[in-house]
Amino acid sequence: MPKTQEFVVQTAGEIWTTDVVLAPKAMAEVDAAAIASGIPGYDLMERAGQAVAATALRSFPEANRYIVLCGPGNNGGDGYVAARELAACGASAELYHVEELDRLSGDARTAFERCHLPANPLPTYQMQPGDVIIDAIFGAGLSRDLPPELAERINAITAAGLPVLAVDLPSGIDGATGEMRGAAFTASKTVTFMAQKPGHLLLPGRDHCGSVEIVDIGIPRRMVEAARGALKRNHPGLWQADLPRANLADHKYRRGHVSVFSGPFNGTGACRLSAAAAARSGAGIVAVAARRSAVAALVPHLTSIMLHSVDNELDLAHYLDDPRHQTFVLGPGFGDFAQARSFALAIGHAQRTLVLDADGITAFKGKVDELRDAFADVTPRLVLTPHEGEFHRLFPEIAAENAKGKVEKTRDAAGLLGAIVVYKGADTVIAAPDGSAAINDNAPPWLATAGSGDVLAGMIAGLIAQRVPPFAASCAAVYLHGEAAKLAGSPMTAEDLLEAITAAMASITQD
Ligand SMILES: NC(=O)C1=CN([C@@H]2O[C@H](COP(=O)(O)OP(=O)(O)OC[C@H]3O[C@@H](n4cnc5c(N)ncnc54)[C@H](O)[C@@H]3O)[C@@H](O)[C@H]2O)[C@@H](O)CC1
Ligand SMILES: Nc1ncnc2c1ncn2[C@@H]1O[C@H](COP(=O)(O)OP(=O)(O)O)[C@@H](O)[C@H]1O
Ligand SMILES: [K+]
Repeated sequence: MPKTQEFVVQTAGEIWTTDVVLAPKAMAEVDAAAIASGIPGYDLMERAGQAVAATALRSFPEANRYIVLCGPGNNGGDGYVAARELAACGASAELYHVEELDRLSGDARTAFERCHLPANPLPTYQMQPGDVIIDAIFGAGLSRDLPPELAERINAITAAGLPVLAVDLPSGIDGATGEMRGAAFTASKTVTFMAQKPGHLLLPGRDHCGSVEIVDIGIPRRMVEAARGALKRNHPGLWQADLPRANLADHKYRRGHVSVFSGPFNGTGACRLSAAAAARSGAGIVAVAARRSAVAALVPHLTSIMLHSVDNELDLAHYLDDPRHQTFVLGPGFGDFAQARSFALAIGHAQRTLVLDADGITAFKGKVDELRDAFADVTPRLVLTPHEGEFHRLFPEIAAENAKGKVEKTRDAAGLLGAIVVYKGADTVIAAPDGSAAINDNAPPWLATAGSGDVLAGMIAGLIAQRVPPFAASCAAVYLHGEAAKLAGSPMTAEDLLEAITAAMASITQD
């Protein structure tokens, strides 16, 4: 006997914050589990539709008409409920359907039948200034590209600049990957239910969502939590407790040592950015390890950062004899691919931890196995920070899997390499070999400036040197990098970004 009363929580419309990210399939399983526990599916739809109507009234009070576009599934069902509620509030609500109405079934049919408003085929809709579009065409159930005539219609509405409120997801955005399926609405606001989907956070989806409200429609939160996989939205709650705390008993070595390899004489800027970022992230000692030919170029530029001459594999072996030299950055401006490989492999075989960036990544094109074997360990000791081009270079097969989104691709790469992979971009994804993954969404667009990746590599190493576990260190560094860029403002140089790290860290540790 279902215990309906026990489970139905009257929280329709409550907006809440959660870091849970559920793929559409997992969300459908949560919906199904809630229904199986005794919560009528139609009640969920009612609360979803009511929340959409409430947001429409609150966010677009100036609307002349709410134009509710309904698809053939449950997303359309939410639209019928929203239209009914809007009309009941005295607003002008007009309904348009994209498929034959006789295709409606289940809860969506019930919602349509209880709506009692006329519904017309979408092609009959005439746009007018003052219209606000409520997009309830497709949500989590989008499974293929939009039909061309619907794509055209969506593009025409976008071109007219009418405001769009999306139900669950802007139609045309794949909730699992954030990819666009032929065309997609660009919403000013999206109302989603119980948890964000990857498509709200990954690009281009995130750009199409506007601001996202997560509404509690009465599925017990413990069910949502239970479905929480290893994917999260990156935020301080994930790693704040792992950040180092200042301790009077510390001395500089206890606060961690980072070594950054320099490039050649005419390429020392990138390593200096990484080194300064490691120091600003709190590492106790930072050193630049440079080929003899580059030392003269570095001397005038380094003060608190130390300088060592490491010319070849033998020098590196001596350098690795010192047990304090535990954490390394290799790649920014490095240049010599053969030496990048031999140095990285030596660091791996010496059981040290490495952040491999830029040229260090490219150097292992076609040689991923060597890298994996050198760092094979129970806990990852390697962090890779590829941008899109570097990811394609190192993992061409994974990159070519078009059905997979950025989260799955990053996870696959992390699993293949046994490393933390930080797949950079405006929607950086961080993944670990155990499947843990986080999507970062706080990076402002002006972070795309020369040298900002070098700063990130240094920040990751700086935190790892202070004993922050590599996955947490990578998530924290990516987030703090975004916060620092926001504090630095636009336009920003990588030097400005460096300056802002201290304030970004302070803002987190004071929370
Ligand atoms: N109990 C539940 O499952 C709840 C679901 N809710 C809503 O239901 C939505 C998911 O409902 P559905 O699973 O029915 O999925 P949708 O309503 O998103 O779409 C499914 C329908 O669209 C068709 N379709 C998919 N891609 C298409 C394409 N490119 N071109 C043409 N037709 C296409 C499918 O064949 C199917 O008929 C959520 O996004 C949410 O809005 C909410 O009502 C809350 C409760
Ligand atoms: N459009 C964007 N919006 C926000 N952040 C971005 C964007 N494009 C790139 N980034 C971030 O900027 C940094 C650039 O790194 P990278 O490509 O390695 O540059 P560089 O080699 O010049 O240092 C990464 O942290 C990346 O995530
Ligand atoms: K939608």
